[in-house]
Amino acid sequence: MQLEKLFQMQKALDAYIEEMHGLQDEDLFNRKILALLVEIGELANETRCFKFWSVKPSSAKEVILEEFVDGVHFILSLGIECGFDGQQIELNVHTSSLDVTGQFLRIYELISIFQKAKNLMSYKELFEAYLQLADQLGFSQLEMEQAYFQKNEVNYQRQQNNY
Ligand SMILES: O=c1ccn([C@H]2C[C@H](O)[C@@H](COP(=O)(O)O)O2)c(=O)[nH]1
Repeated sequence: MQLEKLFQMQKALDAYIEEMHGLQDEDLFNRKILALLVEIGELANETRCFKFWSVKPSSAKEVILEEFVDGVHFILSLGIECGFDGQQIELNVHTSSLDVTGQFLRIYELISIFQKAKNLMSYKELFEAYLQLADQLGFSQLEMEQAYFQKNEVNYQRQQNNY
């Protein structure tokens, strides 16, 4: 993934949103952590991976991908809050040994660890785990990037439309 480009785009979007809402001087870290947890819940809901009581299939791939990149937005945004966007970050994504449900739970755990530690190592582990999930859900790097670009644009439009 072109991390530098994604960080740049996210930084511009975040600055725009903060200015629109007069939040330049606020600490948004905890709200962004909660936003990420919620987005990941929405993503899990679309995959239906945990719904052992239901026979309905998961949502369409594009729907799941859009939810997935909402999470990418908040992960990038949290990295920017911590000043990691200026650092050299190399993400190593190996195949997960967990099933999709286990991977979601691992990501929740890593968010909690990162929330407390706020360091680059815990951030990198969280980001890598999220990209492992992308692999499990069948998304290529290119698909993720393109979906991110699209949603980033939609987020600007929403701000202009009093979202
Ligand atoms: O500071 C912010 C706040 C929100 N978003 C984006 C991330 C998601 O793509 C979207 C969340 O929108 P809803 O969950 O309200 O649909 O907003 C950001 O990128 N930065």
